[in-house]
Amino acid sequence: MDLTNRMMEPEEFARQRQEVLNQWATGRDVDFEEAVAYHKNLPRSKNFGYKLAEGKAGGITFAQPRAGVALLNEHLELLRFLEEEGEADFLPTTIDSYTRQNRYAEAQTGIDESRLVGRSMLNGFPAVNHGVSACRQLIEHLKVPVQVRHGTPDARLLAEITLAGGFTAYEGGGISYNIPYAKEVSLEKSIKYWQYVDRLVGMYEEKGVSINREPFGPLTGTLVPPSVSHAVAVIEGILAVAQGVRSLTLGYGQCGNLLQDVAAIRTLPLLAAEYLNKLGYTDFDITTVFHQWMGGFPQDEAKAYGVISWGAAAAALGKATKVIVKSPHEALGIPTKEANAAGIRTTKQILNMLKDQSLPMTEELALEEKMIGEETRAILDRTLDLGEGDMAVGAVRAFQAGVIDVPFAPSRYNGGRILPARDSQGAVRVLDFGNLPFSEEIKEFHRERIARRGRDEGREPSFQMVIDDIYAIGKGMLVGRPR
Ligand SMILES: CC[C@H]1O[C@@H](n2cnc3c(N)ncnc32)[C@H](O)[C@@H]1O
Repeated sequence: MDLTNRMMEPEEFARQRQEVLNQWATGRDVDFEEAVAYHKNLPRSKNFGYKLAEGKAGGITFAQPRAGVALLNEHLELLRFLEEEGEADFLPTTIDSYTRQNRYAEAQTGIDESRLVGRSMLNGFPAVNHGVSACRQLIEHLKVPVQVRHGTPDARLLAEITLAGGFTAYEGGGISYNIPYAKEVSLEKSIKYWQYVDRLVGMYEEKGVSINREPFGPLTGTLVPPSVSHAVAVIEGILAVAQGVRSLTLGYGQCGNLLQDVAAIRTLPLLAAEYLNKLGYTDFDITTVFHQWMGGFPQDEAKAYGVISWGAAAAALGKATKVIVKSPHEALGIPTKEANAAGIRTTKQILNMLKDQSLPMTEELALEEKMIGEETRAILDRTLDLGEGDMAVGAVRAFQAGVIDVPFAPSRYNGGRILPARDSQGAVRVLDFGNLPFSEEIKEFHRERIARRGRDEGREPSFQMVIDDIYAIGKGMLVGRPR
């Protein structure tokens, strides 16, 4: 494996860049020096990382939706609506599925069809096909900072074009945009692709242009134990900083039990700083992002607003820097701009009402923080051992060994041996540990709480509990109680 966590050599970057910019015609519009100059002319108010840092300093939790449609004018109209009517603090540009798989010819077909039928025939904005100047039109007509959100294992060309196009934030990572999003892409490959992306961001940073990087925290978004998603988030943060990334937003997907979720969002930046410092990195600024429930939603819009509000409340009480907002159309598909805007306003109402409140430290909250810390350190330490000190090599070997294992992930590079289930308070615990490197004491903590639920429900802990939990929120519950 010729993978290493060392900073990519300029020659290697230049060699890849030649190939990357030729993957689609619009790649030829990218001129790094010109792009740096363009960024330097953007107002500070449009820089994602600066606004995040101000929010962190002020103890503010910002709200950001997801959104993306096929054509430039419609996409701009959508984003302006979310900025004005939705009161969004940050804007996205969600990229379509063809572009995420580097299938630009099919993205072009989607653009042509959308023009023909007068509505979006893609589930996001095909930024590669639209190109640098189209991206710049978006940035110039919007007030708040804009981030590229997608799910792309090979996101190199998309990064080149959108960053040259004035975007100042880029989501994803070599693990978090592979394991939950692809089946056949090797982890070694996707980590290398993302080292290119992070090196490009590092090059912008070296020129004085701040570009924020946000690993995708929720992973499969289905009952992922906090320590598993934290381990991936910290590893991707390390891989990014190793390439020169400075502005880092680490994420976590809501599980639904308040104390567990608050403990998770509070421990994440501390664990990241601990391991970054341990590996000798000091030049970074960490903020956090909390994703409102990423699993199945209720069809009923009023109940969906309840789930959205609960996510907003957990984000506010956890003092996350940013919360990613869902819409009342989540169970149906791509939301209308009105529904999307309503989800943001619901969220901001909760954020505003809770911004002067905080959760007292209780024994239970302290225990949740302690367990997440111990479990995450157990995974990260074993990963570093496997990598003989190299976190990139360690990550690949940790997945091969099942030391990192993401429940319900499609990738064949993920072991898929672990099974999560909620305890009686709805906290996500581990029913089957697979090869997670947990001590007997940690395992007993999980077993005891799941056994207690079994007693409460008069049934043996089993896979049926997991199935019941997966459907529970969509059915208006949290814990999947037997009928
Ligand atoms: C990570 C998956 C999430 O992204 C959301 N999503 C994906 N594409 C779009 C889109 N084009 N507009 C709004 N939301 C979207 C989807 O609803 C789901 O909640």
